[in-house]
Amino acid sequence: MVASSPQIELRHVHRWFGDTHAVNDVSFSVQAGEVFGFIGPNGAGKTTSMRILATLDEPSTGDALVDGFSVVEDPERVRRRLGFMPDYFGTYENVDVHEYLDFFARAYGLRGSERTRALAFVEDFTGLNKLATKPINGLSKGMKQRLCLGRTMIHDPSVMVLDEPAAGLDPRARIELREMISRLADLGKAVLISSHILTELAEVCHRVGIIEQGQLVAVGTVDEISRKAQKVAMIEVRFVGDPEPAHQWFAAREDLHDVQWDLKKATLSHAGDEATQAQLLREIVQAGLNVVEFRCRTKSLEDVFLEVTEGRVQ
Ligand SMILES: Nc1ncnc2c1ncn2[C@@H]1O[C@H](COP(=O)(O)OP(=O)(O)OP(=O)(O)O)[C@@H](O)[C@H]1O
Repeated sequence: MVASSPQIELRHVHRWFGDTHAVNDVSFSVQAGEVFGFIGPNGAGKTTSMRILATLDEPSTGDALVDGFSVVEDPERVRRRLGFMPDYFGTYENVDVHEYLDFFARAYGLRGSERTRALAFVEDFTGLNKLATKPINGLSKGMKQRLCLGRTMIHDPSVMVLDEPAAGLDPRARIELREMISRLADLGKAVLISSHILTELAEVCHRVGIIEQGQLVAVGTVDEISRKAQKVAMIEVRFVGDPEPAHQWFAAREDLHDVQWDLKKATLSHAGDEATQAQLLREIVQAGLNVVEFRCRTKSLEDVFLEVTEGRVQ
């Protein structure tokens, strides 16, 4: 990841729609070369925040900056530096892939060899070069998403904002999309990507922000958020040989709760940090029990999300 000043910065953004506080004091920043995942359930305020960044809406109060330019004071400069991919794709009759991208390249004012280069780069990046003359209404959902991404990056923006890009894609197309998003970050772009399919973001995002009822309730790496949310770890311990001594040892330990046995494997919940988990393993070994596996189950992003937003769900 390329370290530099933030390319996206939201500063205390609020957006009211009548009585609905759709975005409530949201602040975060995204650096060049960073992929930031915006996670939240339906109606949490993701699209509204992204539309404000893309200058399609204005904050009620607060500001958002793209490459240091304010969406309120300098929307024209913001538009030149930002590509926004909405969560819908319109229908287009009698237009092929190349014509579609060419239309957007012209709309962004690209001319002559500059436009030719931009089209060649984007068609190559998205793998659409082999489909250049294919009518877009005949494309698969995955190919339409590639085209939409191509359109979003045709003017070489430094910031890309992608609203639910993985929605409706099959597993293979999702993997390909993740791969393209990583390559966008490698090009030095700051990428903001939203989703409510949480697990699909874990691999591709450097950091995530969890938004709930308009408020950002947690920001950090998936691991950081997971650690904060983790009050009780699930530990699995597997033994070889006669499991009876292990059964007795665990039964005598009053501090270990909810021990479940499945033949030679014990599963238990354990309140504590990594140091106390290491201490438990030492004690098992010192007791002479034949342990062959000791595993602290890390939570899925889905579990973390549910814990972080606990009690706040509408
Ligand atoms: N133009 C509008 N007029 C009135 N209310 C709106 C408008 N746009 C959004 N809202 C409301 O603001 C809140 C946030 O909506 P938003 O679309 O930003 O959420 P979201 O997190 O993107 O959800 P989804 O995943 O369903 O797109 C919701 O309560 C929504 O009904």
